[in-house]
Amino acid sequence: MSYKIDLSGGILTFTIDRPHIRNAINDEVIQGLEELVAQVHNHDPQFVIITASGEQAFCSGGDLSVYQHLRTRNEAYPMLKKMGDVLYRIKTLPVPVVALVNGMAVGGGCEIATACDYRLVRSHAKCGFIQGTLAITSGWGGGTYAMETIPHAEALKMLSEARVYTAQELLENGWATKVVESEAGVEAFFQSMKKIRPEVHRAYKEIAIRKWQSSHLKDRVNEEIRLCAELWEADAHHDAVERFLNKKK
Ligand SMILES: CCCC(=O)SCCNC(=O)CCNC(=O)[C@H](O)C(C)(C)COP(=O)(O)OP(=O)(O)OC[C@H]1O[C@@H](n2cnc3c(N)ncnc32)[C@H](O)[C@@H]1OP(=O)(O)O
Repeated sequence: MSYKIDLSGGILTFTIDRPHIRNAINDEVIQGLEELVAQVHNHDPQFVIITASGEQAFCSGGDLSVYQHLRTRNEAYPMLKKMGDVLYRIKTLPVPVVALVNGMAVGGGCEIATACDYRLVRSHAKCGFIQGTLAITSGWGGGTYAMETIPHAEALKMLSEARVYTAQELLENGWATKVVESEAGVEAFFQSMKKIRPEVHRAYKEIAIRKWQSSHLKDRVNEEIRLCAELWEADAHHDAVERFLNKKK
C-alpha cells in the first residue's frame, strides 16, 4: 500500500508511504487521496494532516518512472485532471487541512502542500516548484494556489525560478506557516488551534471557500491543467525526464 490513513484525537492523517522513491505520487496515492476526502465527510474530523514517511521527503511530485509513459497531451491530461480534481476537493474540504512538510517537497509535492491551508515545514526541508526544469508548468493546480497563498510577485518568482527554497526563505515569502524543529513544534501548533472551537474553524473555512468559488478558482485550476498538458508532449519535457531517470546509469 502506498499510503496510510489514520484517525486519532480528532485529526485525520494521510501519510504518503513510498520513502524509497521520495514519496512520489502514483495512481494508488491519487486513489488514496480520494479515499481521504470520503473519510473526512464520513468521520467529520477537526483537522486533516497530509504528510509522508521518513525525514527525507514530503513528496517528489509525480512518479516519473510511471508517468514518463504518458507521451502526448491527450495521454497526460487524464492523470493531471484526476490529481487536480482531488487536490481541489482537498483544498475545499470543510475543515482546515495542514501539510506537515517532513522533508523535500518538489514539483507536484510542492503543489500538494500549497493546496493545504497551513504548511508546517521542518527546518531541514527544502521546497520548490521545479517543474520549469522539466520544461512544464505546475499541472495539479499548485500554481494557481500559490497565487492565492502568497503575494503575486513572490508566487510568480517561486514558480518561474524553478528552484528549491530553504525553510527560512519559505517563512520569509509567506509560503511556510511555521518552521518546526521537531514534533514538539507540531504539537504546539495543534494545541493552539484546538483552543478554538471546531465550528469556528469550519466557519472561517466556509468564508474562504466562498471567496474561491466567487473568483472561479476551479476554472482557473482547469486552465492550469490544460496548459501543463500542452507543454507535457514537447520533446524538451521528455528529454529532461529521461535525463533525471538515467542520472545514475
Ligand atoms: C506531474 C506533476 C508535476 C511533477 O511532479 S513532475 C515531477 C517533478 N519531480 C522531479 O523532477 C523529481 C525530483 N526528484 C528529485 O529532484 C530528487 O529525487 C529529490 C526529491 C531532490 C531527492 O533527492 P535525493 O534524496 O538525492 O534522492 P534521489 O534523487 O537519489 O532519489 C531516490 C530514488 O527515488 C527516485 N525518485 C525521486 N523522485 C522521483 C520521482 N518524482 N519519480 C520517480 N522516481 C523518483 C530516484 O530516481 C532514485 O531512484 P534510484 O534509487 O536511483 O533507483
